[in-house]
Amino acid sequence: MTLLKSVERPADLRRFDRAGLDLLAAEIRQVLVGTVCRTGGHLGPNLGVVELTIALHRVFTSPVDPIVWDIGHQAYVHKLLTGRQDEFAWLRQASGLSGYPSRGESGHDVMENSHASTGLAYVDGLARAFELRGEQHRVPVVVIGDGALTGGMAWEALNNIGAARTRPMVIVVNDNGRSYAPTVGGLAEHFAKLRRHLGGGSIFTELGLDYLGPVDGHDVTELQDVLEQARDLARVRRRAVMVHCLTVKGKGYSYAESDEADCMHAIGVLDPKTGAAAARAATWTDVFGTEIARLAADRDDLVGITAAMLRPVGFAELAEAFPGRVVDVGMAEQHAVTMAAGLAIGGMHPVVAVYATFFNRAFDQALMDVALHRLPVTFVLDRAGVTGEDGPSHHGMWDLTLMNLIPGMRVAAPRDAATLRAELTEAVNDHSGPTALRFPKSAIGSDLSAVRRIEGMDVLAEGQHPDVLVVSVGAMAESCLRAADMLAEHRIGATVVDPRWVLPINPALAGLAAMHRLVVIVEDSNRAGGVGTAVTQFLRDHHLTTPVLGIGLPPRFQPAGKRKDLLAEAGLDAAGLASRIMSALAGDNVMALRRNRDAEVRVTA
Ligand SMILES: Cc1ncc(C[n+]2csc(CCOP(=O)(O)OP(=O)(O)O)c2C)c(N)n1
Ligand SMILES: CC(=O)[C@@H](O)[C@H](O)COP(=O)(O)O
Ligand SMILES: [Mg+2]
Repeated sequence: MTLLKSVERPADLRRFDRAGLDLLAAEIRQVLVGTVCRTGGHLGPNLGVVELTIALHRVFTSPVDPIVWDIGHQAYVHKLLTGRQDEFAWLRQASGLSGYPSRGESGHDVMENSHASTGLAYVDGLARAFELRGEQHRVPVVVIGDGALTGGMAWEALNNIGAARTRPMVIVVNDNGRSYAPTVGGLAEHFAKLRRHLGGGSIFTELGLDYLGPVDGHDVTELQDVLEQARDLARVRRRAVMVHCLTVKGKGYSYAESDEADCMHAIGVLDPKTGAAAARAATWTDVFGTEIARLAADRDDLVGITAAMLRPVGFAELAEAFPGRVVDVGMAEQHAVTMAAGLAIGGMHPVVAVYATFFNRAFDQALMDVALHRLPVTFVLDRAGVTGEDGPSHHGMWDLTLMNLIPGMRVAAPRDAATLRAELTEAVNDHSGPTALRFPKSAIGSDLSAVRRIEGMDVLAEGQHPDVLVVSVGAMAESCLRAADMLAEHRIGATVVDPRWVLPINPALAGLAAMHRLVVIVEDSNRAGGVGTAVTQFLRDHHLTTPVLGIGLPPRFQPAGKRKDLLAEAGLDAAGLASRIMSALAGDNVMALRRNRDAEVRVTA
């Protein structure tokens, strides 16, 4: 039996001596590398918290003392130590273990998370609940990275926690000096000083917390001593104690430790022996990255803004060519957007590139700080639509609904590389107000040419008869075209149109809709409130009675899985679309169509 196998629950960890703990840590690292190189996932962050997770589970009694993992991408070791070893092989697979804490999986998981900087608020709430319920022996714990600590929510929580004098809690800062890239900003500099024991106290002491550290996050004995001290101090003094823990991202796997870009923060499948990733096709992000760098060469006013994800959102080329024109604000989407508003007022054209799911964070800033002032800020929403293995929180399925609510916001959804380049150019050339582009997480296919353009909209295919108008949003074009071919086999004619700029609705759509018997809008976003809703309202407002069918993601959290499979499950593949359209036309409608057509054939013959 391996050492790890003997740990069925956290209490089993208490049997180990120091030598045993070191062997256990080595075994856990082997499992992490072996599994994550096969499934993909957050390798570097988890390799860095092996000893920390072991020590936490030896010192605290989870789940009586709940352990909250901010973001939660570093909770794999916690999963291995809390009864989930057998399922670990199915990490991030459809119906397998989630890549984040999951209440459905274990009572040791406090919440489902993954959007950063929420952990301190959760433990503030937990500590208040324990106080109100008279369960004051319970000490909630939160582990938060130096990156997540740059997010505004963390500081709102610290402001509350610092003033609390009756509630114990332990805050572990997992300081590896990196978010993806090295963490930036004044806080990062403060941590660097604390790391080197350079003068002055910690800012956290000034805020009312007790501060212990820095402690070596890979020395399990030292860690355990400090965590015990923190737990006891928190209990006795009834307040928050912060433990500053120093770790190395990617620890123990040389390829991760030496990966300058991001210490193998989030990997795809790779060969564990060589650390080499499988060859991959060009992605939408790649095309954006090259194009924005090209545009910036001719435009001094273009400035890229990223919330701690410079490479993942495609700003590497831009940063290399014009280092002064990419701003990393830390994990602070709200600040990114309002700061962009300031840049725009100051005469620049900011390009804020974030994953679509993280745009949720900055909705109010986009609405009130950018759109209300009609500022020329371009939002680039990567990972829009179904993303895949990261699961419910990471599908970019709310952006179109949110964008639809913002007056004056123009949204483009490119269908291929050529339209991505063209629409990005149009967006940054629009000085009249905010613009946005959305595209998915996937390889980018071949360009899909248009048959003709009608008032700014590309007609991609025209059937023999104008039965169905298929309004394709962005990357859905390929499936829409294949669905049109399938419909043609059933003598149903489909016109497939790519509006290019999907919001607000192009008025020319009314004319096209009037010529067809059914309008179908296809979007890989939440059906509720997105382009389908906007088209429906637009047609009704213009007294058009053509029936409308909106096909999108149902308004519920989508599970983890492969993008292709999840799209098919939602009926957003070609076969699903063709079948939904035929059902909508079924009954008297489709029969009438066929009868009319047969009659036409007989008359002309
Ligand atoms: C609100 C939000 N923005 C961006 C991200 C994407 N993201 C995930 S992990 C990460 C870096 C995390 O750094 P840190 O908290 O220091 O954890 P580490 O990976 O270094 O352990 C980022 C930017 C996110 N999860 N949530
Ligand atoms: C935790 C988090 O939010 C990111 O690390 C995310 O998982 C990365 O996703 P991609 O792999 O799509 O870049
Ligand atoms: Mg970090």
